[in-house]
Amino acid sequence: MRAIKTVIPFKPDNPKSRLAPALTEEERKIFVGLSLENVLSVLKESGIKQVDILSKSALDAEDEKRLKTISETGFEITIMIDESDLNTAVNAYLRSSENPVLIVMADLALLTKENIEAMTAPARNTKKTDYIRIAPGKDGGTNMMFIGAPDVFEVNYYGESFKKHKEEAERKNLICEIHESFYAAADMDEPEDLNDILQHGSGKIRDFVNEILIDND
Ligand SMILES: Nc1nc2c(ncn2[C@@H]2O[C@H](COP(=O)(O)OP(=O)(O)OP(=O)(O)O)[C@@H](O)[C@H]2O)c(=O)[nH]1
Ligand SMILES: C[C@H](OP(=O)(O)O)C(=O)O
Repeated sequence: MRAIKTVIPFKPDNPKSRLAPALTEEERKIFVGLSLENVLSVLKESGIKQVDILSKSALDAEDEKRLKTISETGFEITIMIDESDLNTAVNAYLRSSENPVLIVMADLALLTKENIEAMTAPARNTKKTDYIRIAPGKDGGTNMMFIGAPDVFEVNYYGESFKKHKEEAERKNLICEIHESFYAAADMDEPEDLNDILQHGSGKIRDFVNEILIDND
């Protein structure tokens, strides 16, 4: 059950440009590295054994070090580089997958083990492949998808991607379930989103945001 093919799209270079009013480029780089580490820890805690990081470019030494600390304890992380845009890279990944795929964005700083368990629970319908489960982002995007039929489903991120993904499910005759959760919906796009980390987050990423926001006061 836990041998679920899981992928995290990741863009390490000049990440999170919409956070530029609050964080310098260097701070944004650390922020996404900590956020990725947090997402990986949650996946590990929920029993997922192997994760592919689908990265737009090579990871730097600091990010590599963070991943090494997590993967050393029997949790396998594979880094795959694809320089194309997000949609092209994820669709190519899906085309090469035979089994259901869980896609988790790297900026889910409040993600919980319960979110992953709910996303990957067995489909309620009889067939294993004709379904998709979506966790929407708070602003109309898509934060996670569990795709039973990766060979037929095409992702189309950006803009109102949650709506587009529901329409794609309908076009492909897939049963679409929605995972509604404050924690899964909380992607970190705009400076005000960082307050959610202070209120609801924990660990290294909370300490980091706390330090930055206090320094900037
Ligand atoms: N592989 C890959 N991942 C991407 C790409 N663009 C974004 N991502 C990842 O997809 C997820 C959601 O992306 P966004 O929230 O738009 O992140 P971003 O592009 O760093 O942020 P903005 O510059 O503010 O749009 C995050 O996990 C990113 O790291 C890309 O071109 N290729
Ligand atoms: C990738 C994109 O992310 P957002 O811009 O909504 O954070 C989306 O969810 O479609």
